Amino acid sequence: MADSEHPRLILNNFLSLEECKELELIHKSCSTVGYRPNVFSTTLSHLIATNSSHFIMPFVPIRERLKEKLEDFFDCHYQLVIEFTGLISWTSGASIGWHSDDNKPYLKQRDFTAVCYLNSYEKDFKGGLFNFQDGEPKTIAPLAGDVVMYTADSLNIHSVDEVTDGERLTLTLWFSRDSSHDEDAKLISALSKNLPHRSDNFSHSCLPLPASSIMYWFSLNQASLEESGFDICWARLHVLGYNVYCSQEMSSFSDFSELLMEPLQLARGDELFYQEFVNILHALQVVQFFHWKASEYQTSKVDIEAGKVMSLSHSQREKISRLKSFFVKDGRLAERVFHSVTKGLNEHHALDWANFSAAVTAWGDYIGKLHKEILVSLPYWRTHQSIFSVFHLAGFEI
Ligand SMILES: O=C(O)CCC(=O)C(=O)O
Ligand SMILES: [Fe+2]
Repeated sequence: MADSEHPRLILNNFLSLEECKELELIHKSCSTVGYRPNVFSTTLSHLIATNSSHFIMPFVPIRERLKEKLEDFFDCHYQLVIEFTGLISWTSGASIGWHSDDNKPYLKQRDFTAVCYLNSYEKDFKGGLFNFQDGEPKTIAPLAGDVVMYTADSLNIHSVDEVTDGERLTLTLWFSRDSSHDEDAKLISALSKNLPHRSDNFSHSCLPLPASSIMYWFSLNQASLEESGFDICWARLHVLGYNVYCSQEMSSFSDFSELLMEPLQLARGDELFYQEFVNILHALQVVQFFHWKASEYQTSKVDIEAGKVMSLSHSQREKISRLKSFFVKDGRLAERVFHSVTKGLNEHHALDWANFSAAVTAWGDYIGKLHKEILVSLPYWRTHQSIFSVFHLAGFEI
């Protein structure tokens, strides 16, 4: 592996499965359509822009560990900055041919790449093998927790086979020797402008704020909102068996796409859950959290309190299907893009709303903890102009 003609390092189980799952939660609740067809991405600056800065916290120790490992292996201590950190998922049809990662004039600052696989070949997706053009290893089958590190230049020309099923998810970082491309400085500046104060109430400080609806619109040929395709947030709820109900009058919206930025409720089958979410991203986040932690919420034998789950009326059902036909114009396409390879499509377990309700509370605690952590960290980050984990410093308790 320490081949000087092809400087690269492959590490198994560098991330724990728990870390992989947490980053998957973030991606599946925050991503937008990506830079190329069938690709979705979540950048750290996007998290800040959508009032979800607290989700930067799980990245912090991972970025640190990756940088340390990379500097060790390539013998360049104190020489590198992180240029970019992002979650990137590829769905059916996505691929990339032979290239090096610095192969455009505006990418010349990239010196090293680290790709962390957050889910697994054959289990979560099909296709999507990684190949190096020369040297060993030749082909890498992504497995959750594994990392590939390599120089971003022409010594490591690589490609990724087309993904043919499922969603292939990675955490990808680029590193640069040029400190003017330090991602931390940009993030700290954005955080300083956007981070609310401790005194703000929870809903203002921690609830997500969607970006422009066009950033969540998927279509096969980058068609506009009017044409076939789907809203990726609704589609992710759809593949997990949920629907969205909005009590507002549809006629009062000249632009329908704004509806998902308004308070709404979740439905499943012919049941409507009482809780109102501030917008679709909020609902999606809670659902993804529930599914991430599902095994911890399987034990409740408590019945949901009376009145918290209602039967949908005929008119409510009609409204849901009208909304759905607008936001998920092509349901089959949504299922093809987002379904999980091993779980299959129709395996929606009957939902225990009491468990779901417990997960809503646990989600609030989880988000509240991340929020506190970033509030404590930011002054240190500003002082040092660097994003690092302050919690292993002596005397820290959150
Ligand atoms: O996801 C991978 O395995 C590599 C992706 C890649 O080559 C790139 O984004 O430049
Ligand atoms: Fe690449």
